[in-house]
Amino acid sequence: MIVSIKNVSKRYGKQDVLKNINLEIESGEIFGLLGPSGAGKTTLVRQLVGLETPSEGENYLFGEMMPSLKLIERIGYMAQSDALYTELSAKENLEFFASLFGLKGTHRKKRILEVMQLVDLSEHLNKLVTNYSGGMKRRLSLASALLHEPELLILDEPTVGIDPVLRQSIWSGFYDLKTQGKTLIVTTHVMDEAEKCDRLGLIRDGVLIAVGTPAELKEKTGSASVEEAFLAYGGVQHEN
Ligand SMILES: Nc1ncnc2c1ncn2[C@@H]1O[C@H](COP(=O)(O)OP(=O)(O)OP(=O)(O)O)[C@@H](O)[C@H]1O
Repeated sequence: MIVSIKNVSKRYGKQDVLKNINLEIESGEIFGLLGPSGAGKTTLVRQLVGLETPSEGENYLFGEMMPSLKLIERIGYMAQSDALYTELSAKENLEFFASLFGLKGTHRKKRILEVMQLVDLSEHLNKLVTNYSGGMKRRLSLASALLHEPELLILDEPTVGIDPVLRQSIWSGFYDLKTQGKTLIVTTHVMDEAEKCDRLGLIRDGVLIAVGTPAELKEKTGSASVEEAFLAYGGVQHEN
């Protein structure tokens, strides 16, 4: 078990943002957290990477309770808002992140070229990030999360602002990573993206209302789509 979330609740003031979440995620799966805006997805993944702590309960990654600094190198995290230095080029950004993870010399150069190719930005390596479009920044953030070849990737809405064609190619990259034995946790409120996950956790108002493969969730509710299944489980209409 790579991730084990045990009785996790989170309160901000009087608001219960996460309510007694229990979830286990296995090695080598693509796990999707699906839910409308404000459901608590970001709060949960920020806890998994150690940026937040639960009010109650515990999160374990690789058997260690989070937050744990020693796990940093095994985790790749892409936040919802891009953490990039806009006055630097893409290459300089990646060199900086690579250095944080101790990547050096030819290996570092090779990894930078590989991740830029995966996100289809090879031609824009030397461009200043300030001149990147929103979608390009998203892709560069993804590239930086992949640089150090983490075993577990936690991606908060990785394909927002990315067009459907490129979204496909990024997903094929996700499948390649899975084939290499990596585990991916992806938050989304896009239904077609949810269909691509091995398993899904449906979240509404801080409650994990259902967990299963897209096929199981549809079958159990007699639904034709994940969207219908989500509604059948008591989810609210998603935004586009
Ligand atoms: N630091 C904070 N202080 C107070 N409230 C917060 C904080 N962080 C999140 N919240 C609240 O917690 C709730 C869940 O937010 P969260 O960002 O986890 O949702 P989400 O499912 O990721 O939504 P989105 O898809 O829009 O990012 C929201 O009502 C939000 O306002």
